[in-house]
Amino acid sequence: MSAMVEIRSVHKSFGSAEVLRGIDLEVAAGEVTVVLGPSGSGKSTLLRTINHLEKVDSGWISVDGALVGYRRSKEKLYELREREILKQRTGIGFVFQNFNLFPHLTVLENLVEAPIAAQRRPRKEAEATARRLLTRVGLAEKADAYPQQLSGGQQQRVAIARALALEPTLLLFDEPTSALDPELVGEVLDVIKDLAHQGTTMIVVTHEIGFAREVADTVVFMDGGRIVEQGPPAQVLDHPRHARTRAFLSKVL
Ligand SMILES: Nc1ncnc2c1ncn2[C@@H]1O[C@H](COP(=O)(O)OP(=O)(O)OP(=O)(O)O)[C@@H](O)[C@H]1O
Repeated sequence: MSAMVEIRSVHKSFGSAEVLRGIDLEVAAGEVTVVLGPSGSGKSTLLRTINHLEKVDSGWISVDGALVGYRRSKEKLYELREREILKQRTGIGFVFQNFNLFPHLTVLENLVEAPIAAQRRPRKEAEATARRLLTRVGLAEKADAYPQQLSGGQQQRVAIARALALEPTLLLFDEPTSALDPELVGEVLDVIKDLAHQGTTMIVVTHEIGFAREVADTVVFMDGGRIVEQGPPAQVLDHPRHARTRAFLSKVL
């Protein structure tokens, strides 16, 4: 399968702190990559560069063949226009740790807002899609509720449905269950597993090792802004080659 996301030599600093130090990664269409690593290793920043929330300093990223990023030197490789960035971003769903739903909008309105504004979908069509997606995440009866009337797990399922409403070709998850009470984690992971089984391309930052083992095609271990190790879950999780991977796994397993 062709690479759907291709990341080459990506560097990113915040001031003097080098947060990504030469990242190379490929995610094939339909595959699930789980990113593990200690706090501060650069996992969120990596996801954010893919979705244009952060600009890379050097190197490049391509999503579905469209290039993102540029070289720091005079020899500019490529810089996207604002319009192209918006177009690419609507093709990438992003699910955050803290749900990020609009509190003043109902569940249904949360789902139709972006398709109407960004993709100029007719309201009726956007609502029909939204109701279909709510059924898919088991929340059809919550269409008229407000986010604060839902449990954390339900809010995160709405956030996933909202990401799907734009019909993304790629889904990024940044610790989607880490803000949830333990008993609510399973229901959100089940929704993500379901999407994975349907062939949605995903990059998931999570500490849920069981999920990684069950769902990931590739597990990536990051530390200090670098990919220390990557491979199939059975290799990285059960036979890690690097001492840092072993040390991390011994803490989270
Ligand atoms: N906008 C920013 N400005 C300055 N420093 C930042 C910014 N975003 C992230 N950092 C720093 O970059 C480093 C990597 O952060 P990042 O959030 O990517 O790590 P992470 O692996 O996702 O960590 P966690 O698991 O704690 O979320 C951290 O030291 C963080 O403080």
